[in-house]
Amino acid sequence: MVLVVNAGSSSLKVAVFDAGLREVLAGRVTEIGGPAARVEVGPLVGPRPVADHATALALVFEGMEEAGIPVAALTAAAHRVVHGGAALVAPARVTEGLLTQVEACVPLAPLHNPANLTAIRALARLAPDLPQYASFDTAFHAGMPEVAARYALPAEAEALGLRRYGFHGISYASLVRKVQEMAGNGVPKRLLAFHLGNGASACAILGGRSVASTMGYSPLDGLTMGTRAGGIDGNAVLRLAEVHGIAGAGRILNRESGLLGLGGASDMRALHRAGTAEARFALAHFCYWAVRHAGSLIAAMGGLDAVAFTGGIGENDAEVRAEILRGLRFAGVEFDESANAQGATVLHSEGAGVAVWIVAAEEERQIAMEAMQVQAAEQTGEA
Ligand SMILES: Nc1ncnc2c1ncn2[C@@H]1O[C@H](COP(=O)(O)OP(=O)(O)O)[C@@H](O)[C@H]1O
Ligand SMILES: CC(=O)OP(=O)(O)O
Ligand SMILES: [Mg+2]
Repeated sequence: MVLVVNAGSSSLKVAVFDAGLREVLAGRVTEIGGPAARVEVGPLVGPRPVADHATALALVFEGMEEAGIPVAALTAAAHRVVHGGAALVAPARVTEGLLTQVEACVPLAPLHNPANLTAIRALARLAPDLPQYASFDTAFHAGMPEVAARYALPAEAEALGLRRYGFHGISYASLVRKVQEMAGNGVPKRLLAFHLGNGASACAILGGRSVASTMGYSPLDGLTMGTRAGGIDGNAVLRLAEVHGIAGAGRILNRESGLLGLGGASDMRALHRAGTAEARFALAHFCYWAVRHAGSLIAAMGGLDAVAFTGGIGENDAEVRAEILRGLRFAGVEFDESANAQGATVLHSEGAGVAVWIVAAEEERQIAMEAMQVQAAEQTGEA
């Protein structure tokens, strides 16, 4: 059995898959480090003091044990690592060398990579003999054309690793696999995918491969997000740094902006509930920029054959989907309002030229699959 760990800055999502890739347990620890910390792992459910990710993992193990899945039953642990930089472009076994490379990418993904590293190290302490694997959110985009990946910066800047990497790649890889099943006749040639969660991005997927992402050097660029600003002029960033210092500017851009900065809440459901003018503006901003960026991605693919939505907002928020789909009519999108309101899988109108789907995000399953593939290759290599 494989334990999958998806560590966010303040949450830990886990899942256990058996050898046949059946999910035998799913759980989460939320609001780590906060007063409302909460555990939901097997029968272990309720508020708990959870100071850090190591404590969260210990609770995960406790919940697994109570659910009849002792650590001894695990054959591997597999992690989502958000930033793999230029070097880590395929799932791999966790080694000290790999951890050093992930560490080097911390400045590129300040909200994510530290949490990923903490989880890997804490697990190594709790279960030292368990082989660990990592899947990278950047990997799916590693084949983007150079013209899409490069910033128009001089060579010294490029040498610092300042280029567009793209993120949410584990989710997009899983989405491509599921769309292939849904479409019946292979992946649509020009697929526009939206991963709309706390972090939000869109990706141009041409012939099953990423050719452009709205996210860049870090998961800050592109769409308006829960707490991240999305696209912003570099000179505006410099001005923020001048006034607030570099750390202050980083905090504002990554943690205090986006829906939270505009509308007073980072959570989409909370914005709908609030219904204030600010909240409505934040929602409108989110949808407007999703459409603006989509236009650029459609251009990068030379047109549009299909659209897919995934992530907490993409899968559940009919109002946001409708607003974005209305904005994509110029590209041939025609959708069924009632199918959308019901959250059906197929949203396009009958006879429409562009397919529209909702696809459940299955990052954990994708990570488990990738780890099993690496492990199988290791075993064949050893044989
Ligand atoms: N039923 C729903 N309607 C609208 N938004 C939702 C719904 N369920 C979840 N969301 C939103 O999804 C976002 C979280 O997405 P998720 O993919 O779970 O995030 P994460 O990036 O943390 O994995 C939040 O903004 C949340 O409000
Ligand atoms: C890469 C990224 O933005 O991840 P998340 O959506 O989990 O914050
Ligand atoms: Mg997510």
